[in-house]
Amino acid sequence: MTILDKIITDKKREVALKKQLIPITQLENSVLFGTRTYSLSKILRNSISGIIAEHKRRSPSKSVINNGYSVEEVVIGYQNAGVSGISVLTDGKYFGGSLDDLLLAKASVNVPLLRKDFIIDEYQILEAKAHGADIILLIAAVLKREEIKQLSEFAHSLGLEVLLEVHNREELEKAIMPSLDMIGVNNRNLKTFEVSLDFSKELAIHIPNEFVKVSESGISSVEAIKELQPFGYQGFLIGEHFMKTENPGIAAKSFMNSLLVKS
Ligand SMILES: O=P(O)(O)OC[C@@H](O)[C@@H](O)c1c[nH]c2ccccc12
Repeated sequence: MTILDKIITDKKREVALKKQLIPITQLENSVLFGTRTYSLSKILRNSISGIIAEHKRRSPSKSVINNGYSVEEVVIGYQNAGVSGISVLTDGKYFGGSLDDLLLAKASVNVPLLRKDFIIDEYQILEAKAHGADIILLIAAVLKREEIKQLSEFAHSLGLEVLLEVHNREELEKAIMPSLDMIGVNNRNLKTFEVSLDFSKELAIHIPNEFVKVSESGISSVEAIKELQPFGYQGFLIGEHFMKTENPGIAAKSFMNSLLVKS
């Protein structure tokens, strides 16, 4: 059993339990349900940097990354750095995140927010909306084509955008459909944790132009972004490189400054 299989088994149990305690009507009654969302895909299309900075306390591959900062401090720092969007990990067991982190981020900044979790059920998309998300992540490795279609159409019906994550050509071909907004190539294999930017470079040509291309994980230098841009990437999801520093917001700011100097 891979770590990804374990995460999904736990997630199914977690969602089933939460459904018993928090009815959908309660999520739909959230004040945030009525608010409009930001379009990350539009911002990325018009941005010259395209950084999506992630709030990530720990991960199965690296254990603790940063426990010292509150989510508000981190996301305000990211916003001040001028990032295009912010990803908030909401998985508790493996990443130390929560839906409260998303809610606090929503209350603190006004940039597009991605709910980063393992979404397998419409219920989690309602949760995402009720806690201030603008975008959801769907991971092709753990979903069937019909599920991707159902979940992405449901997200759109709530005004949320969809970032579809793939890691290889089979996943991409299985998942491609009009109800997606952005395609993210994960440079980290979630089953083996191997990381290489070559995954983004090799898949780029197979991603149709109507989707904004995002490169995810293992990005730790401005040079990496300069290498990926010629392949058509307009979004760059960065977690650890910022979160492992003393002050993630300051780290993002100096990264953005050197990126803009070199643009
Ligand atoms: O910390 P990194 O290597 O910069 O990676 C960020 C992000 O891409 C990574 O956290 C991620 C990509 N896809 C995921 C799916 C679930 C959880 C986490 C992820």
